[in-house]
Amino acid sequence: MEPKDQPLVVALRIRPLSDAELQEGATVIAHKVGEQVLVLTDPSEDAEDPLRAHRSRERTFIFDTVFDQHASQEEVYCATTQRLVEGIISGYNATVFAYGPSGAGKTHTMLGMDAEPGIYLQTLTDLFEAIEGTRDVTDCSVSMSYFEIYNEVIRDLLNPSSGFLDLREDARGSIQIAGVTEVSTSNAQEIMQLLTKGNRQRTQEPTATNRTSSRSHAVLQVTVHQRSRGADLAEEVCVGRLFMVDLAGSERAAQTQNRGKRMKEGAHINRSLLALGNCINALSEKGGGRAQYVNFRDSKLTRLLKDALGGNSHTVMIAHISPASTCFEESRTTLLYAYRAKNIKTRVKRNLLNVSYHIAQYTDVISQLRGEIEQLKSRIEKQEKERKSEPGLPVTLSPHDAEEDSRLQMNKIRAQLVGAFREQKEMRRSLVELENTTVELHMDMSRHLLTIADWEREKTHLRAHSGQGEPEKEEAPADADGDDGESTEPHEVALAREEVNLLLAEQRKTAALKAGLERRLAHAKRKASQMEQLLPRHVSSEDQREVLRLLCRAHELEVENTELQASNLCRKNLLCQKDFVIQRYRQHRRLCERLVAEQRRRMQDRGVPVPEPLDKQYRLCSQELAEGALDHLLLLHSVMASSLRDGSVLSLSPSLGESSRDQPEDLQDLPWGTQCELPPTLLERYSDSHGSPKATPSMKLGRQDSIRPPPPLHTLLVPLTHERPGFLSRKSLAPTLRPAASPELSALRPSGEAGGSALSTQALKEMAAGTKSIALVAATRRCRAQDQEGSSGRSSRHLPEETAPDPRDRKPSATPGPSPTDRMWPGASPCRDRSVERRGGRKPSPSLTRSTQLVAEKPRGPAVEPAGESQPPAAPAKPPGRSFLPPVPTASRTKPGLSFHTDEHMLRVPEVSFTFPSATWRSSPAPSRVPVLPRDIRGRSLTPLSLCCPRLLSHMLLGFSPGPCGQSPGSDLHA
Ligand SMILES: Nc1ncnc2c1ncn2[C@@H]1O[C@H](COP(=O)(O)OP(=O)(O)OP(=O)(O)O)[C@@H](O)[C@H]1O
Repeated sequence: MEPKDQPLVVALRIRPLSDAELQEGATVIAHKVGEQVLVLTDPSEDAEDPLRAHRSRERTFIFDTVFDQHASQEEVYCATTQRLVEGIISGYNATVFAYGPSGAGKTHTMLGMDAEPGIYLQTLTDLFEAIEGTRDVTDCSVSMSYFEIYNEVIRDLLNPSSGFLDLREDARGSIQIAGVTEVSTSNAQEIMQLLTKGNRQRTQEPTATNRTSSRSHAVLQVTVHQRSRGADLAEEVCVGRLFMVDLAGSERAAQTQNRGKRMKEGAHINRSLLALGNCINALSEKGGGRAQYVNFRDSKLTRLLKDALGGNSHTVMIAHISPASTCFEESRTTLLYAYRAKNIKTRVKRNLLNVSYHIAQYTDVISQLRGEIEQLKSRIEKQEKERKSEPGLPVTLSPHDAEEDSRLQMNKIRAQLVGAFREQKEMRRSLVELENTTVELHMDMSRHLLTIADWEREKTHLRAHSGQGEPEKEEAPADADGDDGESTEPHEVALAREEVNLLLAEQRKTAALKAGLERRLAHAKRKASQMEQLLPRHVSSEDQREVLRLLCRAHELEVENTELQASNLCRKNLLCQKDFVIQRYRQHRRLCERLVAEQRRRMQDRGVPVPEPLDKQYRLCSQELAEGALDHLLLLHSVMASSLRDGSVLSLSPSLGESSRDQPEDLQDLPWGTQCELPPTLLERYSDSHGSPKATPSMKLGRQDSIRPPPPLHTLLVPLTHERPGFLSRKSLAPTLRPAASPELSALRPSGEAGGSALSTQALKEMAAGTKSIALVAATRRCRAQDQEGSSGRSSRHLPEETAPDPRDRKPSATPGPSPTDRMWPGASPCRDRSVERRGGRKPSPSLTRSTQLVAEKPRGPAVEPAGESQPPAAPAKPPGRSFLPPVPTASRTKPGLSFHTDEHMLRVPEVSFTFPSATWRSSPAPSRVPVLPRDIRGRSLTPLSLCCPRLLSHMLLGFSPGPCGQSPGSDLHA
């Protein structure tokens, strides 16, 4: 079923003025106008003040519904939550959360009072009624749990003695509270009794603003499992989850006059609410079309509400405010957040278990095998009985006793074997969950390390400038007072360092858990195999042997099933990482566009004549922007990514094994290996410089049973031409991971290649149109590299990045030579070709081989003959098909073997190969290689050429300093 975009429903409730507020002489400043509008008046603004005379004191906010002090509990419920009930019993997730400052009425709305029950009871009553209506066609079970998040720890309110609980993400990506009490219930009253019991355990304390202030976020989770009662063998189970959250109130420390424990609670509450606010901000920007990374990991609350805010859930937010003039600031902040939350969109999808065809098929086979086992068992028993009842047989014979003994013994061992298999299954599941956590931690770690790396680079840049006394010094804030930047480290960097330490600790914890689990699994496997060896001695009949054989087969299938789920998870995680990279790239691209415009403007302002090569680069850049070529690529990625997520393009076919076996050996490999360690990550760089642990266990290779995390972000950019052996069963992962790691490359393969993700000629042409400018830039670069090779004096092993002139200071030169932009970018230099030569002895990359083969098979068509620099630009020969090379003179020097051409049925696009010489760049001292170039705000060097190359940009976004030839991660770029 297609996921649907749903906007968050945001309602606002204004409570009546409290006695305390009346005593303080507070006036009403929040007024409901119509059904959806709220007007808030600023009491502090002085109408007499001439400076403010023309400013409106009134601010208007529009919400889905606004309730004033006269609204009843029922009205609030009907207008906000009632509509969710139907969705929950159809297998959709739903969340209702009450938000607002302390004492604004959240608990009143959610829990209410006996006479006026709140949303909890009303929702549950309707839910049970609806379930009753479906009893004829479905089997339904409802369970609930009730817990609180207090000071960043989770406590079970139904069983407070169980200690602190952990948040986990299960294999399907939904958040679970490990070890929380789940009570099966059959009616709403029962749940209310449990809630009342649980509420007594909830942390409540009197504060200055509320006599019964809830100091924790309370979460009531209700899960509805529905099993269809069809005649079909394949059962359909849908699971709807409802979260009802009563958040703790935000508060201002000064206003609450809290001290000691209360103050610490307040800090935790505010921290988690701040994290929630940040997520709302980021998500609302996303909803408004601006990409933002949303950090749900900042607090337990946001991790828990991840689905509610940005994932699979119908969500209702009920914001609360007091109408009192004394609460203006809190009300204003709450209204702003709630208003922003209106932009958030979630993607709701029905939670159907066993919907995935291949998994359903395995489950079917397992249940069939189980059925056969039962049949065979009953046949054995029947035979035994018949034999006993046969009149001619002696009643008690010692051989029979022995046989009986052996049978009993076998049954015992068989029961043990089944138990051991089940235990293994559980452990494998837990391992998958742990792997998921590891991957999440890994992603967060990468993000924080990027922040730190950015800052380190910026610091180096500032230091370099302060040392040289360049004009930019004035623009660099850290230099203004001669500060080297240490003391002005931004807050987010300090936070990132803190987070890295926390994440390291969590990684160690997860790794320890995983190691323990792996040991237990290995032990369980040894035990099971001993039993398997023992069993044949007790097998006395062919039927028994058959039973055992089927038992083992069922176990094997279960293992494969888990493996499939794990590979699915892995694929999803890879996609998430790619999305992250793309988000960063988009941000950076916008910055680059601004920089290019600014550079041009300055050059024009100062009357600096633009040298021809640079002008050409500018034109290429504008052409690319105008054509939206990069957007095409991004769109292509999104399309591929979403279809991969939905499994519509690359669903794991039942004949997975065969299809992957059919693939060439190199296609079955994964982008990161089994026999060697992962490439060095940012963490290692961080660890090197900070003396922290060298590498986390998650970076090391796991064992066969474990599912490894995806590679660090930068390795995701390595196309699969740089392959190493896989860690999971290649059979199950190869077809899944390859396209996820490089969807655009996979998509660009001619139809029929690489495992059947065939695309129409039209689609391929459209994609090619999207890439043509990039191809052109690549071709131009290649020509320059050739030129540089040709001119002996200019061939450079070490590019003089440090001495590269600032473009603003550059004088136009009469002598044609390599453009400064070429020198700035190692990938565009002749060194690149040398690096290719160096690798000449190795096996050529499959993509390159494939491209070359394709070119060899067909006439070269539009490929243009090489021409010397001194020759006038030759007009490109008219190709038989449509040429993707526009008639730009530089393109005339494109290497013939890597041209772009197409015919009626086939598009050939050379693949871009991008490898990281990991061993070399790890040890290079980054600061010494910071070139003096135009920079972005973070101090990264930018060139107009680099602006045109998305791969290079992504590369830069990931924080690697371009280094000398052969050492930079990007130096092997060849297109
Ligand atoms: N709509 C309402 N009608 C009548 N009384 C209300 C209403 N909303 C809140 N109140 C009263 O206001 C007081 C504070 O409300 P409540 O405890 O629900 O606030 P809260 O937002 O949950 O605060 P905290 O975050 O500190 O727990 C309570 O005495 C409650 O009965």
